[in-house]
Amino acid sequence: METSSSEKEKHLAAMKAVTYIKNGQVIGLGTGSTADYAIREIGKLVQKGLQIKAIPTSKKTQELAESLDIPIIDSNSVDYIDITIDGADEFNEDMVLIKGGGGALLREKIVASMTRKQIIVADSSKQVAKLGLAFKLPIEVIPFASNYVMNQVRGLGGTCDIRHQSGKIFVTEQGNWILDANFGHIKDPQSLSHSLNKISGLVCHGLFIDLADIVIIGRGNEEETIARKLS
Ligand SMILES: O=C(CO)[C@H](O)[C@H](O)COP(=O)(O)O
Repeated sequence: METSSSEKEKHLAAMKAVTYIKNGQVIGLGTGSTADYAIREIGKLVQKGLQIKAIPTSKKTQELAESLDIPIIDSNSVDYIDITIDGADEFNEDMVLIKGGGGALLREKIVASMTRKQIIVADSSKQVAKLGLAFKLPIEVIPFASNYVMNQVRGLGGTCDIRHQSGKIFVTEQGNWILDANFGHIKDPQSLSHSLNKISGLVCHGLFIDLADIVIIGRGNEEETIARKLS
């Protein structure tokens, strides 16, 4: 499975994140290759008797969890989630994230909002001094509104492309489209988030602000933990 140093770092971060899980908890399962390492480890613990219930953030994650016999529950059956383990495409020193590379940002943001302890797992390449330079900001839009939203994004200083996959427009699990927006260096994520949230037809954007409680970074042969608040 591990083919490169970044895979090793993802694995190390995921293994550490899983140690936070306690018996009886409701666990949010993120989407992406780093979250997958954690899900596989949770599967092993479930086999050994750990009792948890899980809420997946995508069909792919749900399929992986089901294949490992991790019990799945409906997001509407609980008022909160104890711990979620998810990846990120970028994060900065303030633990502001860019997510949505895998297109699951809407469910990921809902699950993060419901979560008491959001743990982000990442390889060291995801840590950036300047958000938005290496990775474009994913924006989920209702297809009907895509041109309008693109014009509004231009008004905010960004440019964007409709995400394609295998030559076709990428359609999210909610039936929406993703715009990958380039704002250059996002100096003021709060202000940009606030402006984007006001655009009609924009369902969700990939800036996750004040949602991560812990970031675990794989770095070489070790992992490093950054915590936002005591718990
Ligand atoms: O936001 C995400 C999916 O929408 C992922 O968490 C993000 O893309 C990181 O993925 P990976 O762990 O494969 O690098």
